[in-house]
Amino acid sequence: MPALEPKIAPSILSADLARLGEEVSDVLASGADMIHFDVMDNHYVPNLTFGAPVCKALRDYGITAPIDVHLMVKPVDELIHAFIDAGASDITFHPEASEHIDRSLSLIRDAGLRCGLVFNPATPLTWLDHVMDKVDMILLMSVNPGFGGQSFIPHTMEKLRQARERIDASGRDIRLEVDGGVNADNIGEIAAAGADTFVAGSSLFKARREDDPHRYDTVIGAMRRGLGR
Ligand SMILES: O=C(CO)[C@H](O)[C@H](O)COP(=O)(O)O
Repeated sequence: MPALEPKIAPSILSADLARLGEEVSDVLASGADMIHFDVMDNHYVPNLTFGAPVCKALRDYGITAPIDVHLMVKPVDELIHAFIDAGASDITFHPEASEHIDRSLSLIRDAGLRCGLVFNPATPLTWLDHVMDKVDMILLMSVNPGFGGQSFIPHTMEKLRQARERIDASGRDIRLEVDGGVNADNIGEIAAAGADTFVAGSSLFKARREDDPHRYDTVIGAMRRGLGR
């Protein structure tokens, strides 16, 4: 079972991008722990989002919470440098998109950031075999990457259990993050399978409070109750 405090990480993919700074401030004020920042390049995935200047703009706006950058790009190293300079806190990338996984991880760690690998639903965990001592987090995609609003793929539950076993065997405090189709109804089951960090995009951002459009505390509260908190 996860030993680390659970964290809720809203994916800004589903935020109102015309009011991004405000949206990020609002979810953090409503109880989110960090921000999940989805970078898509229309090459590794068939969609295009935002890059390092937007991350820097959030820092300049005054956001001090961790910004967890998920690179869905190929190649990865140049953008790693850009996001280090832009104020990212964590950077994860897909191992099959990196020419040299060990080097890409080292670029992130040597800059003092947390680093990790991301696994698509059909990407095997064996990519971890020789870098388990170098990752601070493992991100399991529970949808195929590229779009928000998809349904959680059920076989991710078994993969989460396998990833949890690997983490426990390593004896290290590696975070196990899950991304795609997470909501207040399934978060408890996902946590029981071993996850401790929960990315939520559409289920969170669509649940603005009707009486106060700047508050997301109802849905974040429901997620925490789902986690037994
Ligand atoms: O990485 C992603 C897509 O590639 C998104 O972070 C993920 O899908 C979250 O969105 P939702 O909670 O709406 O499923």
